[in-house]
This record gives sequence, C-alpha cells and structure tokens, in this order.
Amino acid sequence: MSTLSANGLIIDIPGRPAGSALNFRVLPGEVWGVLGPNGAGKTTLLHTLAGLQAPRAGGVKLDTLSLRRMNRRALAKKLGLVFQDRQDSFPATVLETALIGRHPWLSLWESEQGEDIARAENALVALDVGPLGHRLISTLSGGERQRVAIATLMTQDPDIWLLDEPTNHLDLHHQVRVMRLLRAQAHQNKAIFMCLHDLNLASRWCSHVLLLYPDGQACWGPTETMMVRPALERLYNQKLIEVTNQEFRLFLPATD
Ligand SMILES: Nc1ncnc2c1ncn2[C@@H]1O[C@H](COP(=O)(O)OP(=O)(O)OP(=O)(O)O)[C@@H](O)[C@H]1O
Repeated sequence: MSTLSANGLIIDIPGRPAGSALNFRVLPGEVWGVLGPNGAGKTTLLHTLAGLQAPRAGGVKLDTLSLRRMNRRALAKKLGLVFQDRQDSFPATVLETALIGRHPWLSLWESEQGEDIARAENALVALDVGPLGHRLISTLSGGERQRVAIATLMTQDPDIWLLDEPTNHLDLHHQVRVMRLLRAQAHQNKAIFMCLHDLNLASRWCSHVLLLYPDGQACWGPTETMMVRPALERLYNQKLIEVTNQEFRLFLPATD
C-alpha cells in the first residue's frame, strides 16, 4: 500500500500563471478523476505525478520519499502510468507488450518466468483481450490497444495507478468493464488517479474529483462535493443539464 501526495505542487505549463498550488493525498482504496477542458494541464499533472516532468514549484512524494530521490526502477515497482498516446511501433505481440509490465521486477539479464507470464495472461483476460495474445500490437484496433495498455499496467501491478483517459477508444461495455476493474483494484488497496473527459464516468466511478481550470486554478475533494453544476459549467464554459439519479448526478451539455 502506498500514498501519493502533491505538496505545494505547481505544474509547469509554459507561459501560464502559477494558479493554485496543489496539496492533496491519494490514499489506497481511492479512485480519483481529474476533469478539465483541453489544455488545462491534466496530462502535465499526470506526468508530473509520475516524475516524468519537473514541477515549477513544490514536489511529489510516494509515502515519505520525494520522487526526485527515487530511482526509476524502484519507482516503477510502486507507480505506473498509462499514457494518452502511444507509438506501439515496435513489432511486439500483445503478450510481449503486457510482459513489459514485469520489467521493473526482473534483474537486468533475467527473462520472464512462468509466474510473470501467468500474470500477463490473467491481465489480458481481465481486459478482454486474452485471445489476442499472439497478435502483433500493430494489427489491433484502437480500443484493443487501449485495453492492452491497461493490461500492461495491471501486469506491472504497482500500488499507484496513473491513467490518462483510460476509456479513450472504448465502447460502452468496455468502458464499464475498465471502470469496474479500476474500482476492484482500489478495493485491493491500490490508489487510482486518472484524467477523464466524461463527467458521468467521474460522477459514477470516482471517490474523489480534481477540477483543473485553464488558468491553473484547481479544487479537489469527494465526488459529491465537486460534481456540482455551476462549478462544472465554469470549468468547461458550457451550460449543462443535470439529470438526477438516486445514487449519482449525471450531466448533459445544453444545446442552447
Ligand atoms: N513543451 C511545451 N511547450 C509549450 N506548451 C506546452 C508544452 N507542453 C504542453 N504545453 C501546453 O500545456 C498545456 C497543457 O497541456 P496538457 O497536455 O497537459 O493538457 P490536457 O489538459 O491534458 O489537454 P487535453 O484534454 O487536450 O488532453 C497545453 O496548452 C499545451 O499546449
């Protein structure tokens, strides 16, 4: 179990004012959704939390350790990231791609063992791409590739899961399947932190939401306190219709 914390964090977006310093902790068992319009800095935030991009100020800690003090291999055992865009140009099969998730756990000259292969195969089945194990990644559809990327993260098995728009390219059934899987991982004390464009996925599946505004302002908290129409309308500069449901709030863009 690990906790990821942002401490006085200001992400570095060239030419943008500092905005709000981010101070939050993502605890085991929590599912966080980051919402914001195009260019607000969601991907930049995710990359900063993964230690791939330096912040303008403040820092990120994994438990009590600053990310800057951790080597990449130690970090990759604890924290993994599904990127928004992938090149996937290397001629690898689906199973070989999922097995990349085991690399942080193997020594330099060690090859994957039966247990690693079993983990990768289980993850591919969980993401409904089990029968595609032998196929070249380059032959997959966009949604299938997305599911293989999430299966690779599942094979890596870090405590902290960072995902950039994990439902990109996914049909409705697979969106629900992925959200269910992420929630199940949180129930196993993983901490999930993802960027989303779909308000209703955030409303329905996230325990916490962070709203990131284009001017760098941000607010965060439990989903029921963040998913309120005026704040979301300001976030997207878009009028919304709220649909009530007994368990969660749903939002549709108004057309006039
Ligand atoms: N190297 C760079 N130089 C200048 N501006 C950059 C650079 N990298 C990112 N940006 C800008 O930083 C802003 C935030 O980008 P980011 O990808 O984090 O946004 P986002 O919220 O994830 O957007 P989207 O919803 O479109 O994926 C954008 O305006 C982008 O153009």
